[in-house]
Amino acid sequence: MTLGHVNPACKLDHQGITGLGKVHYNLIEPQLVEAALLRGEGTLGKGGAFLCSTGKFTGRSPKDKFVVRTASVEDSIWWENNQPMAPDAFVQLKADMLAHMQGRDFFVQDMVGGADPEHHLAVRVVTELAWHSLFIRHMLRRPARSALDSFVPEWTIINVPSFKADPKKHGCRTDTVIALNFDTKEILIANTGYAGEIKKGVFTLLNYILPGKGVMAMHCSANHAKGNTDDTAVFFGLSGTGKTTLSADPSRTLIGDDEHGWSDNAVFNFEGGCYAKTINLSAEAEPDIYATTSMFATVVENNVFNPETLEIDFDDASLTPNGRCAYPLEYIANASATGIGGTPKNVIMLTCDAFGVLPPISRLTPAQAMYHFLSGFTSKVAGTERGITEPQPTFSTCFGAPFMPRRPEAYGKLLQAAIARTGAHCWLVNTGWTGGAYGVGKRMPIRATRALLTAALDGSLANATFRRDPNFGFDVPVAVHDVDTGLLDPRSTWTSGNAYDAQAQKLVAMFAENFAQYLPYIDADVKAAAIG
Ligand SMILES: Nc1ncnc2c1ncn2[C@@H]1O[C@H](COP(=O)(O)OP(=O)(O)OP(=O)(O)O)[C@@H](O)[C@H]1O
Ligand SMILES: O=C([O-])CC(=O)C(=O)O
Ligand SMILES: [Mn+2]
Repeated sequence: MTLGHVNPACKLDHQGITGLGKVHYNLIEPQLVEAALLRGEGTLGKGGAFLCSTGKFTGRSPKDKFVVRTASVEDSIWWENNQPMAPDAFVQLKADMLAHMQGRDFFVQDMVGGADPEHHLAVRVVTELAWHSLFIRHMLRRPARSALDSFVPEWTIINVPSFKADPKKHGCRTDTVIALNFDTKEILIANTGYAGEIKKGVFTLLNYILPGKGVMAMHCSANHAKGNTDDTAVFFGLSGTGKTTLSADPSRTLIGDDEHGWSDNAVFNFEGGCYAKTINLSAEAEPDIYATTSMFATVVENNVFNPETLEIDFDDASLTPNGRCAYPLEYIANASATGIGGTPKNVIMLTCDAFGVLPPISRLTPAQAMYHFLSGFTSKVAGTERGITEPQPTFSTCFGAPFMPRRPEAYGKLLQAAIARTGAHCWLVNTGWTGGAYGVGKRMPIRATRALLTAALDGSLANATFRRDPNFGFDVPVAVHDVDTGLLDPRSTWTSGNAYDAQAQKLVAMFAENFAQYLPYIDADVKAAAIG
């Protein structure tokens, strides 16, 4: 039975997906909330938010993600970072998944990845859970209703949390699998309820496709000055570094919080919604994001709430420290209607340094920016990936290695050219620890980070006095309006300067050891910017 609205020439049957129970096509938000509630998938929260939990999987499973190794992608995939799956294992996985899907009801959303019509991708997302359909409807870009009549999916994602894969038959590692096939243009996801897996699947595709067209694909948030799309900023950063938090800035227009492309003339969002971390979320520090958690149909994932009052306790991390809320961009008052800005004036690289060594803001030369982009240093914070329970230093190249199907140099060269073309100013911002390492110091106050970013973006920081950092070689401002001067020099925030120096040297050595792998591929100026 077909329910909802779909291109009559492009139903699941036409794709060879037959024998399902009821198939709901392109239901809209109230219908999806109703369906999810009727199916017992969650609870209606305050303001009509949808509260749910995902069970065992409360973060991504990068070790269970595979790319099907076929001739067409053999030479372009970075196989050291992407686990291969044999084509026949994928065929078997799909056949067994389809057999499991027989007679079960499914939800289909026909969506677009990419706000720029020149570079977008038509994606069909087929989910077992109604709330996953709601999630991806928030997160990707919704085509006009009338456009659905002629919608032809280029890629199809099938997500079946109740299906368990078999490593012996399906070439995977466990009973959880995320398998990307660039030949058949399919992604199969099994045995995980974590919704972020779906959106990061689309991101991985675009990270493959766009660089092939000369467009830089970035794990970053983006905003622009109010009324001036030419004053655009992008904020690179691995999970938990503050992309979502810092891009939602009431004084600027939000383009997007996580995934963007940088073409010859624009920065464009891949998505139509945001996926914010909710741990310790407060109305004071993050009013816009907080407000979305009681708006109609916002998906509030893995947060503890009082069943009687429906009050959510954002300080309770007992389900996971990776609680999230997913909402459409328009729930943020000052979001861009187009999802497109001009090419960046400022490139910010966010790092969450749990060693408490890096200054809260540093100015980077283009060569230093390339060095830090390839290094991708941060501390993984608890929760977003399985098995991470406290901050753990990591070098995740391009600030997003788990989503990069191509070699780091492919992205590095595109970014280097884009920065050279636009003359964008580059900054490294530490949103991690100050006053000592994790366990001793504290997390950088959000208001200090915001004040530093305001000064960088309005141009006033360029006029500050800078000192050259002896460990990292970049320039650090000595005083900034509205920011405690002591905070700017991390050494002075430690109780022992000697202990700081020792920790800084250790970090420099870690950078140097990690960067050795890129030395054969990079230009002399980036080599000269290398530290240690
Ligand atoms: N100085 C700071 N700057 C930014 N965020 C901070 C700061 N101090 C604490 N935080 C907290 O760190 C978290 C940053 O998470 P955020 O959702 O912005 O990360 P993200 O980079 O968007 O990650 P993801 O890619 O996983 O979505 C939030 O919970 C925020 O409240
Ligand atoms: O992908 C997720 O689960 C959330 C996210 O944005 C990230 O980890 O970068
Ligand atoms: Mn985010």
